Amino acid sequence: MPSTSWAMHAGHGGCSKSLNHGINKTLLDAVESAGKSLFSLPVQQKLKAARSPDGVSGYGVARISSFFPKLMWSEGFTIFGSPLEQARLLWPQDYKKFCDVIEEYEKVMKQLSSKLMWLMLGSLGIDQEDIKWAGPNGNFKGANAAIQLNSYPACPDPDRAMGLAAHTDSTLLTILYQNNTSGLQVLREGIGWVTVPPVPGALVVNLGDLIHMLSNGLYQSVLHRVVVNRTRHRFSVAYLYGPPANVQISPLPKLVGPACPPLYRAITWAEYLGTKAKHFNKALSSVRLCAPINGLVDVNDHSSVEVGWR
Ligand SMILES: O=C(O)CCC(=O)C(=O)O
Ligand SMILES: [Fe+2]
Repeated sequence: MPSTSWAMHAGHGGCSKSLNHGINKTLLDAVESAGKSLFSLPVQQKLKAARSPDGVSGYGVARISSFFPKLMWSEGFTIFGSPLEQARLLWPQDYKKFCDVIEEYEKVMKQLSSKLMWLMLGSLGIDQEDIKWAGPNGNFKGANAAIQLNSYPACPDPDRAMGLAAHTDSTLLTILYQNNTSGLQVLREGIGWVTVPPVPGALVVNLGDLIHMLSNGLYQSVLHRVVVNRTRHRFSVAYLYGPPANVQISPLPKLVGPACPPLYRAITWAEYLGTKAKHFNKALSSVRLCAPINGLVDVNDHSSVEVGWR
């Protein structure tokens, strides 16, 4: 399992590799192959499971596309809740294999997310008493999550395209599996865009805006993007982990005091997604109560960061 030093590391920059995560390599391979079989279907078939304009689940362009004038060089498939309905549209006779793999992946990712949450929160002195919605066993049973499959085809002119434009995730944390083609980059303060190279069997953990709020900025969400490759196809699976629907997320009382006032107002995941849909990369700042102190700066405050592309 990842250790406390992992949690400490995650605090500095919001992105970390989790190597000894206990997830079976066979399962990671199975998810990759399930995703590839989905994206290799004829486009007319994929469109049968198209994400509706106001829906969450299904096939389509990057969810953040509406904020940009140009299309991104990628296609995605979002699964929220059971994959059954969409899978039936894609493979009317043969949907079970896909569903089984996704459901198994969801189960193990949920367990891993709960462990990672306690590693991070534990290193801040937070325990089960402090988070009622973690439930009586502290296993975050009511947590919500979506699975996002991403496909980035090889691109003849990679300098003029973007796989996925710079964004932070509206999650507590995101566990990312990437195939052996690099492309993911994270923004490092004072350094710039840094590639997170794929390591066989490793998962990447990106911290989202909700852990940023919950920790009152002690853990910062990470601005990340995906660049494309001239010759190689890239595939990734993001497990987007968040709180139960009705839970208000706000800075934990133990982490605030006269010297560190709460920086963010209380908000549910659903409300925050609405705010994100409106303000995109300014969403976190839009729920901030007062200016950061002690050098804490929202990732979204880097207003000079260019998130578009030529
Ligand atoms: O493909 C990747 O590596 C990142 C995907 C991502 O950032 C997302 O789905 O939110
Ligand atoms: Fe992301």
